[in-house]
Amino acid sequence: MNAAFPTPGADETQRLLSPEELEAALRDIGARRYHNLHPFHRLLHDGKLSKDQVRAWALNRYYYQAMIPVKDAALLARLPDAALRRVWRQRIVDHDGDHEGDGGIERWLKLAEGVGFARDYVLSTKGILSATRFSVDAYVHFVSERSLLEAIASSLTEMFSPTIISERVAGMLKNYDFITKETLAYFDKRLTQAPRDADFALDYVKRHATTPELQRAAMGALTFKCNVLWTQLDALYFAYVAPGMIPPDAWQPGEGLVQDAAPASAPGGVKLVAADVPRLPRGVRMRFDQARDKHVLLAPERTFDLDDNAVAVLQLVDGQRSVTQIAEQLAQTYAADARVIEADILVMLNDLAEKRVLER
Ligand SMILES: O=C(O)c1cc(C(=O)O)c2c(n1)C(=O)C(=O)c1cc(C(=O)O)[nH]c1-2
Repeated sequence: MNAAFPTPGADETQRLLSPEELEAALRDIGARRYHNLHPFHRLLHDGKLSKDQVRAWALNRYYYQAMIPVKDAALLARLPDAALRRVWRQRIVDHDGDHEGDGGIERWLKLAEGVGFARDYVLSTKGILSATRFSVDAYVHFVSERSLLEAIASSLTEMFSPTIISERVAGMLKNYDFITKETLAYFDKRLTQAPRDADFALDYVKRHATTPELQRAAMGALTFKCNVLWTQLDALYFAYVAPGMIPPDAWQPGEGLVQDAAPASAPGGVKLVAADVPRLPRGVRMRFDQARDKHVLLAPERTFDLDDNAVAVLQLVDGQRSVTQIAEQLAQTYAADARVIEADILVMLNDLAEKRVLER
């Protein structure tokens, strides 16, 4: 933990920045590295994830929420004066609550229960990805071991969270029928707590980062923290979107849910991952409907209209190509990023699989 963390945008001349310049440099780090830019969050907000993928996000993020007060207690223990401790301890109260059933952790549990999880399963943290645990634990260690200035500066990602929270809540409510306002109640309080906390931390950093070295250390700490958040989404994307490689012991769709939670895929339906070779089941075929001037998918007693994207994908579904190979082919045809296409078509193919007009 002693190696200097790379500090981005370090001024060539290494001159002392004014407090306003320092703030601008910190905001610039967020503009380039905050997790609102991660493809997983874009898919989450745009309604492009399956219910199981949203579940994976809620489950893993619980560990972050649960460890935040542990991190803040570590920081609190290092604060030398009562006035600072009085302010910082509010963060612990916000997350732990004042009594049983109160506080942010409890509200996150409600969110996880809202998407179908059994409370005890979430509390056990059994199914979370190792990478989630590693990055969250790295944050706690960082705050315990680095200078107080770096510890406080690492919380400055909260300067950027109100924007992403508004975007997330609006997007999820609009795009997922299984998400309600009550499920997302966690975020209501964050909209006032985060700016209050960030204002205090920013003021502290601007007043205490009084040399070029200290200013670079503060920027390095914020960069580190952006990476803590980014890495968690990388791990979710890799395990549950593409290539869909869920590590041993991590949560598998279907596990840890309350008994009566509807399975995300139709009973007997498949969950396709990138390596799977999709095909149309017997009796299902794509046809061009002359009368309606569009392609449709014909299944026994059902017909599905297809948009141009679905047609382009289904033309390549031949029982030979894997999802990855289909994405690569489309990426060549449309000169686009194969990984982005792969994530998009996995969502689409799983939707068809849930309707039982696609199998692997
Ligand atoms: O929803 C989000 O995107 C988001 C981001 C962050 C953040 O930027 O660190 C926090 C939170 N939420 C949050 O809910 C929270 O309690 C929190 C505490 C902290 C921190 O570093 O002390 N960050 C965040």
